[in-house]
Amino acid sequence: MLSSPSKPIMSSSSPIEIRSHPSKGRALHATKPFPPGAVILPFTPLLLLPTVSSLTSVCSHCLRPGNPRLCSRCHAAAYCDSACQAAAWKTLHSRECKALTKTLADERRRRMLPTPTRALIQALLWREIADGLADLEGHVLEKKAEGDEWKDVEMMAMAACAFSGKGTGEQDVRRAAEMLCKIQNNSFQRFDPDLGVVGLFLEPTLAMANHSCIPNAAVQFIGRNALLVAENPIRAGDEIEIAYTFVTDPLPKRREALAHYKFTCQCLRCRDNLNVYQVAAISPCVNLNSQSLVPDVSRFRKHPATSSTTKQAIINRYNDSADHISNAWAAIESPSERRKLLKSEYSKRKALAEEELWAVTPLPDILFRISMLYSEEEDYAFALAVACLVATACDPYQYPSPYHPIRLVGLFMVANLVSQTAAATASQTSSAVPVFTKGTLEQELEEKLREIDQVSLCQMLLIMVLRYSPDRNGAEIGLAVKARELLDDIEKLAGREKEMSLIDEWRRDPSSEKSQAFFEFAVVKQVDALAILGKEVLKRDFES
Ligand SMILES: C[S@@+](CC[C@H](N)C(=O)[O-])C[C@H]1O[C@@H](n2cnc3c(N)ncnc32)[C@H](O)[C@@H]1O
Repeated sequence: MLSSPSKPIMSSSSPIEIRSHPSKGRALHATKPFPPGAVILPFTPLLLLPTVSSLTSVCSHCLRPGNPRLCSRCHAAAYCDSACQAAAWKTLHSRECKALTKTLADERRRRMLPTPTRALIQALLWREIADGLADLEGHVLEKKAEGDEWKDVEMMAMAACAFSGKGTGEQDVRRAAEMLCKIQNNSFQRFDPDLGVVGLFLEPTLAMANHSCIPNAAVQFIGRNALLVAENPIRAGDEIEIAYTFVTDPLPKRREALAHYKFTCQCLRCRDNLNVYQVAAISPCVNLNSQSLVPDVSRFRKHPATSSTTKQAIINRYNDSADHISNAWAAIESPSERRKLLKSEYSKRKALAEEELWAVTPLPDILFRISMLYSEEEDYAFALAVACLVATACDPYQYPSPYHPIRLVGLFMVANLVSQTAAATASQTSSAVPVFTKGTLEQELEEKLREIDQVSLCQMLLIMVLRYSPDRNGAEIGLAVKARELLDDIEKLAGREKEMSLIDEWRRDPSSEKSQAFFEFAVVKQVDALAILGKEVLKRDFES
């Protein structure tokens, strides 16, 4: 394990500093306190590129999704507009374009270069990138000792040396292989909420953040930049830790994922093999939920799975990574095949559902996809009921901080679906004919939705998304931009003076007694009622 001295690379006014750590090499520390949701620091990338599978769906410079146009020379980079193309040309693409057209005649092969090889080509062509990588940990010796892993590294290094037009001598390849190890050990997957992983991001100071399965910070992306955002309260001097892998995966899966980084995590979740409810119960963020969809914070502290050995045994038996589900989902497109997959996966975890252990991975992933499937089928009421279950019974326990980006995605998903069901309810109200057969789940949901002031519910959920989104002096994460647009549309609706006045009062002072009672009635009670119907939907359509 690495043990280099701390390095004073930042000014005394920096909110973070790098210190040496007895067992983790170097570590990132806060020099002042940060409340949850606060942006600790934004970071501009040293290295940023799309993954090979996203090359034609995101801009190679800003990584914005769309229909970017391929570079007319190499056809191996694509840009959303001439400004991005010009910026990329100046900073990097001029050399890359020239090298790729010279060394690889087939433009399709240029576009198929694996992401790490492509990243390495950029590092070989630009001194600034190579210099930025110089001090990073790559665990080169450990990787060399593992024959197969090292062979892959060497092959990619050899390809990058050849395609960059640089030397392919033994020393060149060795240097490139070491750089590749550093890239692999220190880069982030650049995530897009709609498309998933779209790129690779590396910044040397941000790369100093170590891992914990109970992290106090998370990385979010805005365009080319990354934001380090506090998730739990951070005190001056605290180490800032992020998660390198899915923290709700079972311990063996987390160990397997972290093995690539050559360390064994010693956090409390790993040491005592705590389940998701036990971690939530001790989270310093629990009290922040008093104005969330789960305001009764005793539900976190006293969840039965924190003490019941029967429930713990069921969790141990059924907790599994969701990887195989996302891979299978990505490989099929037909809704009927997807439904079949989800039905089979849900049925396998029936024991978790029966014990109300909704937050145990992979159940939340299955429910999220079931809601998406209903949404694709334009069955917005069913999609909403299941999304409410995710937002109240899965997300809060998996991510006890209401500022967590996945909590925000869940809230926005509910708000978005309510905007759809509100429109449907309005059109049904104007027609005298009942839409669904009496006594069916469809009718029960329709009646519930008629009882709810869906416009106010949607508006309040969107206000919550914005309240919990990181504040970036105007630059907002994509989700916040979408939430604001939808909110603006709602606030233009006429004839809602009484509702607007109550909502404004709640927005100004959410903790007053009157506001809390209003929030409880207009939001919490309604979302809970829909979540109960969500369980019925699952029982009827997905239990076999
Ligand atoms: C992205 S770097 C983080 C910065 C690193 N500590 C350094 O000094 O360069 C990842 C490496 O940090 C170390 N590391 C990260 N989290 C750790 C943890 N929880 N325990 C031990 N080592 C850790 C491992 O060596 C890992 O490969």
